[in-house]
Amino acid sequence: MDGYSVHKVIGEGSFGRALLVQSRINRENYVMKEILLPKTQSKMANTRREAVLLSRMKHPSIVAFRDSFEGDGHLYIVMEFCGGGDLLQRIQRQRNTLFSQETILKWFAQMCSGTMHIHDKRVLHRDLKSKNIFLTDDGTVKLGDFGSACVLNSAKAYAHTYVGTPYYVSPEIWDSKPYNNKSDVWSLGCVLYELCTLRHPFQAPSWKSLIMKVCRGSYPPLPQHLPYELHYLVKQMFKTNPKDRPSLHTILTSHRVAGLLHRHLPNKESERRTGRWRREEGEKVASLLGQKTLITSSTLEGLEICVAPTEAPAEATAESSTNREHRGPRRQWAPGPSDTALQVLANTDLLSSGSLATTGQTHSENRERRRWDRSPPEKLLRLLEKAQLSTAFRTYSIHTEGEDPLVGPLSRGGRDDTDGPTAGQTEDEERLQPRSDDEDTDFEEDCPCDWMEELEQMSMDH
Ligand SMILES: Nc1ncnc2c1ncn2[C@@H]1O[C@H](COP(=O)(O)OP(=O)(O)OP(=O)(O)O)[C@@H](O)[C@H]1O
Repeated sequence: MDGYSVHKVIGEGSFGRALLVQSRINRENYVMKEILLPKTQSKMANTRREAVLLSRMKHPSIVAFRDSFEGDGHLYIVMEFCGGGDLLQRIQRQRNTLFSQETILKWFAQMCSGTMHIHDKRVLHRDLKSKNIFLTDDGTVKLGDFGSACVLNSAKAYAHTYVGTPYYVSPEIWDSKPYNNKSDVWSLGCVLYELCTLRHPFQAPSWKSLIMKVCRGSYPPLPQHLPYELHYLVKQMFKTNPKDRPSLHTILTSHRVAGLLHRHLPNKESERRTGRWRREEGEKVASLLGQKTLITSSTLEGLEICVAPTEAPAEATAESSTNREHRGPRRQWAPGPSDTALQVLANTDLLSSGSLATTGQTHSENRERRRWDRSPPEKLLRLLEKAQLSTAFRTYSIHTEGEDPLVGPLSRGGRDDTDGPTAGQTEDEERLQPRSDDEDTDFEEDCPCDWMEELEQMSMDH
């Protein structure tokens, strides 16, 4: 604390205060989060997690970590100050003037690149929203607030408690399904929609209507003047089945919108993301190709075409299939509705009008899609009614099991407990079906990150 002088309090969050401070060493301004440390060891480890995770995220589109320390029962996290404030404030300042297409694409490309960096490190942000995305003085966006983030590994990837902001959480959360990378994609879709329209995609007069709209993925269309690629992307990001949503990797490489986004990415990254070969790689491959005969074979699924040299291909093809085997069975979304609170459902007026029939939610072959033709259970709605809908923009722990589904910032013991029981693992027969981004859904445990162990060790040390 000695190294900083406090200018002012810039805000109060659920965790404590955010202060604008100046370093006594370099005279730069920073934000210092002051977080009250909980008494129990496990909760303390959770609180420290934000500092550890942020310190690991070094990326131009993520708020930079500078320092962290503890004193007087508080944890202090010092990070880059973003002078442009948060994106929510920026959107509100627009009033009715829409952002230009270039601005939308630039900011969205930066968000995607930051989120992909997080996902590459097998971390989920879990509270992506315009309020947690910041603008620098030069108009660059940066993801911040890792207070809800979690690290995925096999034991911890699936939890029965989630954190999130009701207006931004994906159908699977209300549906009591595991949270994964595609749930962050949904939230990012909400932010993209806000950038395009200055409105939230799922505005609703009641909790019931909010949950129904989210779970059916029904939102007013984007303005006509926006390019087809953005319309298409939003539609994809709001697919109710997470497997059908594109991953960040897909959005930045092979999605139709990738071409519009990539010119807004830093050069190096853009090259990598669009899969363009670098010269040296090209030369290596070209010389290999020059020496070998090409064979072309299509895989059984008809999804991949392997073009490979005669010697290398056998290895390459064998490797890719054994890799899959080594990865073991994929976790599966239980077919059909779960027996959780949200699915103790009864037909309601909302849908008796038959509107579902026009929502285009059809069963594809061999594939049971969840249908939101029912309403949330009375119990959940009763509990939610106690909370004002206006609070749905705040970060909550969402318990999809138990008595109290929304544990808000002021609730007792409200901090997230990420590490729920591990979901059972079963073979997923759908994984090779075309049209879904299944391959990019979930994180699997075939390449454990060394720093996760370090993180766990740090938690135990404290
Ligand atoms: N790096 C930053 N640069 C500039 N302003 C920031 C930064 N981090 C946070 N703020 C601002 O500080 C205030 C407090 O933010 P913080 O994220 O700590 O809590 P919150 O988002 O308001 O609440 P909660 O964490 O409960 O959702 C907000 O107004 C936010 O815009």
